[in-house]
Amino acid sequence: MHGTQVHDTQQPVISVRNLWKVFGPKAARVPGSAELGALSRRELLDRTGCTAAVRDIDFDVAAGEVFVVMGLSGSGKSTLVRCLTRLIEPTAGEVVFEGEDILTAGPKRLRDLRRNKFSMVFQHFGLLPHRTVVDNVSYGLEIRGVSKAERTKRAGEVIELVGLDGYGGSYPDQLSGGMQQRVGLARALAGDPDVLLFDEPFSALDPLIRRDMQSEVIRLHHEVGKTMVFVTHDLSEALKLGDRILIMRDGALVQIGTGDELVAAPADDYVRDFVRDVPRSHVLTLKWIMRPKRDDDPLDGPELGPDVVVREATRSVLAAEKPVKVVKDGELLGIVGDEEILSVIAGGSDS
Ligand SMILES: Nc1ncnc2c1ncn2[C@@H]1O[C@H](COP(=O)(O)OP(=O)(O)OP(=O)(O)O)[C@@H](O)[C@H]1O
Repeated sequence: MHGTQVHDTQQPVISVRNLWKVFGPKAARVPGSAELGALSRRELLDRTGCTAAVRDIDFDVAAGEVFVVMGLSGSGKSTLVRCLTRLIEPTAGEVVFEGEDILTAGPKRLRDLRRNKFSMVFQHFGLLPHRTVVDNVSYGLEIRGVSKAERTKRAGEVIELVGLDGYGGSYPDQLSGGMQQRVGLARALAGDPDVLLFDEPFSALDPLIRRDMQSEVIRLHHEVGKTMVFVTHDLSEALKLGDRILIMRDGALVQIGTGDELVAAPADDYVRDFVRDVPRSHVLTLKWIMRPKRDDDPLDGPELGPDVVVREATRSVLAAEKPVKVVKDGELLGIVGDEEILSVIAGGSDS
């Protein structure tokens, strides 16, 4: 596992420990049993009639982080994010949100948390067809008892934020799919939640619109800085959006890491398969390709940081007459010359 905390001095916003969700008869016996817990998905189903959709998962999400959950269809991604707010009731484990154990929250507290702290954006936008954009966006505020004047003002702000200025009076069926999902985003932002949860929000959109919406999420993240948990089965989406990516297979966690960690050091063949077609020079950073300094290296070449992406360093490394020094806080970490760069670009550096 290659976890990196983004803001490791702060308490995580969400902390998940030993989380299980088992569907089926007498599900609760599975997490406690070393024997049942060790069975494959198929064996467990045959023996007990149960499916372990989430198996003993641990992770932390840091404040302001975009945390992506990725895996093939059926790997347990949706179940995992739904367990975070108990839209699906976990079978065992711990979910701590801002220091509070969610699994012991009573119904009223849970309702408060869902209304005020979390917002979810789904693949199917779930807009109310007979309500205008403004009324869809402000619906959650209405339920909270916010006055009409105040919620209309807030709706106007978030509608502008997602780029739908001028469409407040439209009805959902007058908007394209991409615009409807913008309404979904605005609705999620309206209540100013601490965490936005996205479950494959753009899967139903065509590729160009999808790309726009990904950029939109990145822009919104810069503007509002919210913590985000984002489910996708699409690696390029995961790499584009995620500060860190959790990869699931058959309910279990396979690897957590930054995009460059997954590409440079996949934990197993499942992850290796996922990242196989990623252009390595777009994702790897110099720290993954540098070599140790040799005695005959001239040390008066240019300097670059270890986190510079190879693609961005290529031109300066190839143009320099001396090898490039990879330096952080004044310390020489390694050397990158033409050879190291070219082996990545040629796709040969499968280290
Ligand atoms: N209510 C349920 N009852 C029984 N099994 C379920 C239930 N919900 C999900 N599962 C099973 O749990 C496993 C994980 O499902 P989940 O929907 O979380 O996966 P996913 O990775 O989100 O897949 P997809 O990308 O297709 O939505 C699957 O095997 C699924 O069949």
